[in-house]
Amino acid sequence: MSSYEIAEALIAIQGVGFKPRDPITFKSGIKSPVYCDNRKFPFHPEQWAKVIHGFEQLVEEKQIPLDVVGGIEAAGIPHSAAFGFSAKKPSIFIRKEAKGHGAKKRVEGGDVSGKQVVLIEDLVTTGSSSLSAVEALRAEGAIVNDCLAIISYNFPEAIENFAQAGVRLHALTTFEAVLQIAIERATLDEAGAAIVRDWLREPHGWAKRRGLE
Ligand SMILES: O=P(O)(O)OC[C@H]1O[C@H](OP(=O)(O)OP(=O)(O)O)[C@H](O)[C@@H]1O
Ligand SMILES: O=C(O)c1cc(=O)[nH]c(=O)[nH]1
Repeated sequence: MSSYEIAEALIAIQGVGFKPRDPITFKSGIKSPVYCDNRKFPFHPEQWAKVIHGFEQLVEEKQIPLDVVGGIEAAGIPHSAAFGFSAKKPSIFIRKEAKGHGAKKRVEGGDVSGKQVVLIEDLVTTGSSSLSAVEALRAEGAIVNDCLAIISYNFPEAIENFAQAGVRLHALTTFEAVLQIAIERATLDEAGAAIVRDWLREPHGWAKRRGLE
Protein backbone atom coordinates (compact mmCIF):
# COMPACT_ATOMS: atom_id res chain seq x y z
CA MET A 1 0.00 0.00 0.00
CA SER A 2 1.67 3.24 -1.09
CA SER A 3 1.67 6.55 0.76
CA TYR A 4 -0.41 7.95 -2.13
CA GLU A 5 -3.04 5.17 -1.81
CA ILE A 6 -3.48 5.77 1.93
CA ALA A 7 -3.73 9.54 1.40
CA GLU A 8 -6.33 8.84 -1.33
CA ALA A 9 -8.26 6.60 1.06
CA LEU A 10 -8.31 9.30 3.75
CA ILE A 11 -9.59 11.83 1.22
CA ALA A 12 -12.17 9.32 -0.11
CA ILE A 13 -13.75 8.95 3.33
CA GLN A 14 -13.83 12.76 3.66
CA GLY A 15 -11.31 12.50 6.45
CA VAL A 16 -9.47 15.70 5.51
CA GLY A 17 -10.81 19.14 6.22
CA PHE A 18 -9.17 22.36 5.01
CA LYS A 19 -10.16 25.30 7.16
CA PRO A 20 -7.66 28.01 6.26
CA ARG A 21 -9.94 30.77 7.47
CA ASP A 22 -11.54 28.93 10.40
CA PRO A 23 -8.71 27.19 12.32
CA ILE A 24 -9.14 24.19 14.57
CA THR A 25 -7.21 23.56 17.81
CA PHE A 26 -5.12 20.39 18.07
CA LYS A 27 -4.47 18.36 21.22
CA SER A 28 -1.08 20.07 21.56
CA GLY A 29 -2.76 23.49 21.48
CA ILE A 30 -1.49 24.19 17.95
CA LYS A 31 -4.07 26.08 15.90
CA SER A 32 -4.40 24.59 12.45
CA PRO A 33 -5.94 25.33 9.06
CA VAL A 34 -6.29 21.57 8.41
CA TYR A 35 -7.65 18.52 10.20
CA CYS A 36 -7.35 14.80 9.44
CA ASP A 37 -9.99 12.49 10.86
CA ASN A 38 -8.95 8.84 10.80
CA ARG A 39 -11.87 8.02 13.13
CA LYS A 40 -14.02 7.79 10.01
CA PHE A 41 -12.18 4.76 8.59
CA PRO A 42 -14.20 2.04 10.39
CA PHE A 43 -17.35 3.50 8.81
CA HIS A 44 -15.84 2.65 5.37
CA PRO A 45 -14.58 -0.95 5.57
CA GLU A 46 -13.23 -1.08 1.98
CA GLN A 47 -11.02 1.94 2.58
CA TRP A 48 -10.18 0.86 6.13
CA ALA A 49 -8.89 -2.50 4.84
CA LYS A 50 -6.13 -0.54 3.04
CA VAL A 51 -4.92 0.80 6.41
CA ILE A 52 -4.92 -2.62 8.07
CA HIS A 53 -3.15 -4.23 5.06
CA GLY A 54 -0.72 -1.31 5.10
CA PHE A 55 0.21 -2.09 8.70
CA GLU A 56 0.62 -5.79 7.88
CA GLN A 57 2.88 -5.02 4.92
CA LEU A 58 4.96 -2.57 6.96
CA VAL A 59 5.59 -5.09 9.74
CA GLU A 60 6.52 -7.79 7.23
CA GLU A 61 8.72 -5.65 4.99
CA LYS A 62 10.60 -4.03 7.87
CA GLN A 63 10.69 -7.26 9.90
CA ILE A 64 9.38 -5.43 12.96
CA PRO A 65 9.42 -7.72 16.01
CA LEU A 66 5.89 -7.98 17.39
CA ASP A 67 4.44 -9.90 20.33
CA VAL A 68 1.59 -7.54 21.19
CA VAL A 69 -0.19 -4.71 19.36
CA GLY A 70 -0.97 -1.63 21.50
CA GLY A 71 -3.52 0.97 20.44
CA ILE A 72 -3.38 4.50 21.85
CA GLU A 73 -6.67 5.80 23.25
CA ALA A 74 -8.96 6.74 21.62
CA ALA A 75 -8.49 7.02 17.88
CA GLY A 76 -5.68 4.45 17.74
CA ILE A 77 -7.75 1.67 19.29
CA PRO A 78 -10.01 0.51 16.42
CA HIS A 79 -7.05 0.24 14.03
CA SER A 80 -4.96 -1.57 16.60
CA ALA A 81 -7.71 -4.05 17.47
CA ALA A 82 -8.42 -4.79 13.79
CA PHE A 83 -4.73 -5.19 12.98
CA GLY A 84 -4.12 -7.46 15.99
CA PHE A 85 -7.12 -9.60 15.09
CA SER A 86 -6.07 -9.88 11.46
CA ALA A 87 -2.43 -10.66 12.37
CA LYS A 88 -3.58 -13.13 15.05
CA LYS A 89 -1.64 -11.20 17.69
CA PRO A 90 -2.81 -10.15 21.15
CA SER A 91 -3.83 -6.54 21.47
CA ILE A 92 -4.04 -4.13 24.35
CA PHE A 93 -4.71 -0.41 24.60
CA ILE A 94 -3.04 2.46 26.40
CA ARG A 95 -5.07 5.21 28.06
CA LYS A 96 -3.92 8.79 27.70
CA GLU A 97 -4.67 9.26 31.44
CA ALA A 98 -5.29 6.67 34.13
CA LYS A 99 -8.90 6.58 35.28
CA GLY A 100 -9.63 7.87 38.79
CA HIS A 101 -11.64 4.74 39.57
CA GLY A 102 -11.48 1.02 38.77
CA ALA A 103 -7.99 -0.46 38.39
CA LYS A 104 -6.52 3.02 37.62
CA LYS A 105 -4.23 1.56 34.98
CA ARG A 106 -3.06 3.08 31.73
CA VAL A 107 -2.20 -0.20 30.03
CA GLU A 108 -5.33 -2.28 29.65
CA GLY A 109 -5.98 -5.79 28.41
CA GLY A 110 -3.00 -7.95 29.34
CA ASP A 111 0.50 -8.32 30.74
CA VAL A 112 3.11 -6.70 28.51
CA SER A 113 6.16 -7.34 30.68
CA GLY A 114 9.09 -8.56 28.56
CA LYS A 115 6.95 -8.37 25.36
CA GLN A 116 7.76 -6.50 22.16
CA VAL A 117 4.85 -4.08 21.91
CA VAL A 118 4.23 -2.33 18.59
CA LEU A 119 2.28 0.87 19.16
CA ILE A 120 -0.55 1.88 16.87
CA GLU A 121 -1.46 5.56 16.68
CA ASP A 122 -3.91 7.02 14.19
CA LEU A 123 -2.07 10.30 13.70
CA VAL A 124 1.14 11.95 14.87
CA THR A 125 1.40 15.72 15.25
CA THR A 126 3.97 16.49 17.97
CA GLY A 127 4.37 12.83 19.03
CA SER A 128 3.58 13.63 22.64
CA SER A 129 0.61 11.20 22.86
CA SER A 130 2.65 8.39 21.32
CA LEU A 131 5.63 8.97 23.58
CA SER A 132 3.51 9.19 26.70
CA ALA A 133 2.12 5.76 25.74
CA VAL A 134 5.70 4.51 25.29
CA GLU A 135 6.53 5.65 28.82
CA ALA A 136 3.45 3.91 30.26
CA LEU A 137 4.34 0.67 28.47
CA ARG A 138 8.00 0.76 29.46
CA ALA A 139 6.95 1.36 33.07
CA GLU A 140 5.15 -2.00 32.80
CA GLY A 141 8.31 -3.69 31.51
CA ALA A 142 7.36 -3.74 27.81
CA ILE A 143 9.95 -3.43 25.02
CA VAL A 144 8.80 -0.62 22.73
CA ASN A 145 10.88 0.28 19.69
CA ASP A 146 8.34 0.85 16.93
CA CYS A 147 5.20 2.92 16.44
CA LEU A 148 2.95 2.61 13.40
CA ALA A 149 0.65 5.48 12.45
CA ILE A 150 -1.76 6.09 9.60
CA ILE A 151 -0.48 9.60 9.01
CA SER A 152 2.18 11.96 10.32
CA TYR A 153 2.53 15.69 9.82
CA ASN A 154 6.29 15.01 9.89
CA PHE A 155 6.93 17.99 12.14
CA PRO A 156 10.65 18.26 13.08
CA GLU A 157 9.69 18.30 16.78
CA ALA A 158 7.93 14.92 16.42
CA ILE A 159 10.92 13.42 14.60
CA GLU A 160 13.19 14.69 17.36
CA ASN A 161 10.86 13.44 20.14
CA PHE A 162 10.76 9.94 18.65
CA ALA A 163 14.54 9.89 18.17
CA GLN A 164 15.11 10.95 21.77
CA ALA A 165 12.82 8.19 23.02
CA GLY A 166 14.59 5.60 20.84
CA VAL A 167 11.37 4.75 18.97
CA ARG A 168 11.06 4.35 15.19
CA LEU A 169 7.97 6.00 13.70
CA HIS A 170 6.54 4.31 10.59
CA ALA A 171 3.68 6.31 9.08
CA LEU A 172 1.65 4.90 6.18
CA THR A 173 1.35 8.36 4.70
CA THR A 174 2.17 11.98 5.37
CA PHE A 175 0.21 15.19 5.37
CA GLU A 176 2.44 16.32 2.46
CA ALA A 177 0.97 13.50 0.31
CA VAL A 178 -2.58 14.58 1.24
CA LEU A 179 -1.75 18.19 0.39
CA GLN A 180 -0.29 17.23 -3.01
CA ILE A 181 -3.47 15.37 -3.96
CA ALA A 182 -5.70 18.21 -2.77
CA ILE A 183 -3.69 20.71 -4.85
CA GLU A 184 -3.69 18.43 -7.95
CA ARG A 185 -7.46 18.10 -7.72
CA ALA A 186 -7.99 21.77 -6.99
CA THR A 187 -9.82 20.83 -3.76
CA LEU A 188 -7.71 23.59 -2.33
CA ASP A 189 -7.24 26.85 -4.23
CA GLU A 190 -3.83 28.54 -4.48
CA ALA A 191 -4.56 31.02 -1.70
CA GLY A 192 -5.68 28.19 0.61
CA ALA A 193 -2.59 26.12 -0.27
CA ALA A 194 -0.33 29.10 0.51
CA ILE A 195 -1.97 29.44 3.94
CA VAL A 196 -1.46 25.72 4.65
CA ARG A 197 2.18 25.87 3.54
CA ASP A 198 2.75 28.88 5.79
CA TRP A 199 1.32 26.84 8.69
CA LEU A 200 3.54 23.85 7.88
CA ARG A 201 6.65 26.06 7.96
CA GLU A 202 6.04 27.08 11.58
CA PRO A 203 2.77 25.74 13.06
CA HIS A 204 3.14 27.04 16.63
CA GLY A 205 3.21 30.73 15.73
CA TRP A 206 0.89 30.49 12.72
CA ALA A 207 -2.38 31.70 14.31
CA LYS A 208 -0.65 34.72 15.82
CA ARG A 209 1.12 35.49 12.52
CA ARG A 210 -2.24 35.60 10.78
CA GLY A 211 -3.87 37.71 13.48
CA LEU A 212 -6.20 34.89 14.51
CA GLU A 213 -5.41 35.15 18.22
O1 LIG B 1 1.08 13.84 18.34
P1 LIG B 1 0.17 14.63 19.26
O2 LIG B 1 0.50 16.09 19.29
O3 LIG B 1 0.08 14.02 20.62
O4 LIG B 1 -1.27 14.59 18.59
C1 LIG B 1 -1.83 13.42 18.06
C2 LIG B 1 -2.94 12.91 18.94
O5 LIG B 1 -4.07 13.79 18.82
C3 LIG B 1 -5.25 13.04 18.62
O6 LIG B 1 -5.74 12.61 19.85
P2 LIG B 1 -6.96 13.31 20.64
O7 LIG B 1 -6.69 13.07 22.09
O8 LIG B 1 -7.19 14.69 20.15
O9 LIG B 1 -8.23 12.48 20.14
P3 LIG B 1 -8.75 11.02 20.51
O10 LIG B 1 -9.14 11.05 21.95
O11 LIG B 1 -9.91 10.83 19.58
O12 LIG B 1 -7.63 10.07 20.23
C4 LIG B 1 -4.75 11.85 17.83
O13 LIG B 1 -5.65 10.78 17.87
C5 LIG B 1 -3.43 11.54 18.48
O14 LIG B 1 -3.53 10.66 19.58
O1 LIG C 1 -3.00 16.97 16.73
C1 LIG C 1 -4.20 16.69 16.84
O2 LIG C 1 -4.85 16.79 17.89
C2 LIG C 1 -4.96 16.18 15.64
C3 LIG C 1 -4.66 16.60 14.37
C4 LIG C 1 -5.43 16.11 13.29
O3 LIG C 1 -5.24 16.44 12.11
N1 LIG C 1 -6.42 15.23 13.56
C5 LIG C 1 -6.68 14.81 14.82
O4 LIG C 1 -7.60 13.99 15.01
N2 LIG C 1 -5.96 15.29 15.85
